Amino acid sequence: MGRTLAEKVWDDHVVRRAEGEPDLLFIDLHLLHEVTSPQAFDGLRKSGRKVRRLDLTIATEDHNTPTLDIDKPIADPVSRVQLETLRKNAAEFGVRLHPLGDVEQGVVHVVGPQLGLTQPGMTVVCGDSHTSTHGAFGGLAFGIGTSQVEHVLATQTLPMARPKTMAITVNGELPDGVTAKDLILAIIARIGTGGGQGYVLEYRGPAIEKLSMEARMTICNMSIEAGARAGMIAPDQTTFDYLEGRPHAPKGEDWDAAVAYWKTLRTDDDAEFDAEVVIEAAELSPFVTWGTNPGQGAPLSADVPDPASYEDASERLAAEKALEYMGLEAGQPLRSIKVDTVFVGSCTNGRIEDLRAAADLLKGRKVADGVRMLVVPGSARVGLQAVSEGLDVVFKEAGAEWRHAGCSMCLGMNPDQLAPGERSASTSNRNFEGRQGKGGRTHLVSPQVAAATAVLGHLASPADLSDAPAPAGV
Ligand SMILES: CC(C)[C@H](C(=O)O)[C@@H](O)C(=O)O
Ligand code: SF4
Repeated sequence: MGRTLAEKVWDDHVVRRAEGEPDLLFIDLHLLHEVTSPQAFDGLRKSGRKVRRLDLTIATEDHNTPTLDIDKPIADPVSRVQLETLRKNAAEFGVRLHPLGDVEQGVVHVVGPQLGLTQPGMTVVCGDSHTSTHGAFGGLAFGIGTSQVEHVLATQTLPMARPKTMAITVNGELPDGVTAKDLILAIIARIGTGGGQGYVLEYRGPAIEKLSMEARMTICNMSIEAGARAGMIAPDQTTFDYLEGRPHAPKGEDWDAAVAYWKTLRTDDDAEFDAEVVIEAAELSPFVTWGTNPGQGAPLSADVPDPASYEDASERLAAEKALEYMGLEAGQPLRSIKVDTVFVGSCTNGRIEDLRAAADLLKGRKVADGVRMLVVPGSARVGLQAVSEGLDVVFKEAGAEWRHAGCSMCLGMNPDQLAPGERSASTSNRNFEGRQGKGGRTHLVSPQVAAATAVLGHLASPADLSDAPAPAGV
């Protein structure tokens, strides 16, 4: 019987297999950041070990980094300690680190792909749940805990139980104005935040094949929000074109050999998945969340759901609680929800294509009075690219704040936070209670919806902008 893409990559990395035990996998790339690495390095230090494969290990600073005044000492004491600890550990163990201010600094899941470190067929791990992002290149990418980080640092291997496989087949083509973010939010709403539990998801089908690498990363990034172990997409010409010429991509003959291998990384026609979900792309429209988990979402054209409409008692209770926290009424049109803040950024939607999409809509328009908009590139490189295209000027002229790279307002580990009761439209991936600051209320949206929302002051799609008052100064 044929094998799925996940099974092929898995089998190529098993260094030890024994009955009744998890497989021991070789790890091709280990990414580190300041939040989940300190105890792992402490563990190494205590046991007198070294980092086994420095050539496969790379660190960057992202969660605790400020996005303003980055040349000044870090004001927040917790963040300062966190970053200084990573710097000390990297220096002591000889790990390559891209710190704040470095041109390759940025959110770890933006940095790996852009350097060409993330490649098809690889096993990639990081002490971070959104490591699933890297599966967009056709590898197995897992978020791991701090004790596993220590294990990988010490041995470059990881014991893992073989996951089940689920195909998410997306037929047709995404309609105009419908993005990868809308698609993944719709998938999570459909299968639920636990729907992917125990599975590696393989996104496939015509609608997926047409997507850019940035869009594929957005989708794989949020696999974890469906509870999945990982998400992946078979590599194809789009993948190879993205990788070719990047600093760590193979060169010359090695490139040709790599591409020949990568082309074998497709699910065989006679392979069987443990589960399959089929989505018709043509039925999708811009999608937003109304609740406090990424599965509590609906088309923007819908109303806030009535908790009473849920048959399942726990879903009903979750919806009731969510509406209370979010300060929303059942039946209220989603488009009527006013926001205070708009955040464009994160490892979900902080890539150049996302910034271009938001800038396209903001050009010649203004952010609504009373709305604060933050645009935060996913990495310093994305920031430079955006500046070279003049996007920063577009954002600033529209009244948005243009910041330095980092996780920023995706989560409240740095100064970019919502105040209690404040409401955001955010291109990030989690809308949990307090995620963007204590008492903050988050609606997950695409960059396009974020930009339209910033202009109109309420949740809106680009199509709504044609009804907007004439842009000032145009
Ligand atoms: C801080 C880190 C461990 C965490 C994660 O694992 O994902 C963060 O990146 C997040 O997005 O919540
Ligand atoms: S941008 Fe957000 S989701 Fe991504 S790693 Fe940072 S905190 Fe986690």
